[in-house]
Amino acid sequence: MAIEDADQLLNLRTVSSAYGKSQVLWDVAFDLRKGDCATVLGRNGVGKTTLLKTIMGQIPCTGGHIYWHGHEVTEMQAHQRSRAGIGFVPQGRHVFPHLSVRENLEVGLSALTRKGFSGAKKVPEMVFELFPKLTQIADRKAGVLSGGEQQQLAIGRALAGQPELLLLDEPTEGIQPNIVQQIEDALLRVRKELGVAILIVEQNLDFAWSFADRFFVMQRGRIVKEGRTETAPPDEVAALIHV
Ligand SMILES: Nc1ncnc2c1ncn2[C@@H]1O[C@H](COP(=O)(O)OP(=O)(O)OP(=O)(O)O)[C@@H](O)[C@H]1O
Repeated sequence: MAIEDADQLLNLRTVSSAYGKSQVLWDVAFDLRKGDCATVLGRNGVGKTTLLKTIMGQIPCTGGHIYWHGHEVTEMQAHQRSRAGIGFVPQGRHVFPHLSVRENLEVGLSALTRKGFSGAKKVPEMVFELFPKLTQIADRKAGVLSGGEQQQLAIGRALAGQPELLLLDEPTEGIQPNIVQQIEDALLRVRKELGVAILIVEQNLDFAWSFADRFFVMQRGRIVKEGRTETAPPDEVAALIHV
């Protein structure tokens, strides 16, 4: 079955996933339309990272269905989802320490083999415009960069693949405030100027509220509450997370 609505981007229908016999996600369902921006909230261990990895195809679904542009991708492998236009910035960044900044960004180009993009060999200039620091440190090895620089690199690498949806797992974790502000500014531009949809796991609610329209609160592998950020102040939602 396909979903016939040209504005739909990602749809989860009663999605479950597990590590071996240990089920972590239970019946997760939501829709993201093109250009939507939502944040996933919840205490440590409720399954936020597992949700992103399941969407990315790094962990298989044990139940339910995932649709991308209306077509079922539940069985599709991670590299195919990346090529289909889903970019992932994992928790802890996972840059390649022995490669230079430029080489790390070029790794992101491997997602660009989808229709209309084949043959792109150059990191889009937009990545350097969003994160000017990356130009200055382009020849430096990623392993010697600060946490904030690595985070900008990890986001830049995902954007080099020109995704339609960017999944971000706690991008402000352990990052100093001035870099958090730069990342916030960059993500706002990614949304507004590039029209990229964003699904972000974030503990810093003020940061998430600055660009997300919707929120999902998870408890024990389920979405227990969702709403619009404009009508729910972050401190009220924080109380839901810590029950
Ligand atoms: N590789 C794994 N193998 C087995 N269990 C795992 C694995 N990764 C995570 N888990 C378990 O799955 C559950 C959900 O973990 P997950 O990392 O998705 O939570 P989270 O909400 O992202 O937490 P955090 O905020 O700490 O990153 C936890 O109970 C965790 O111990």
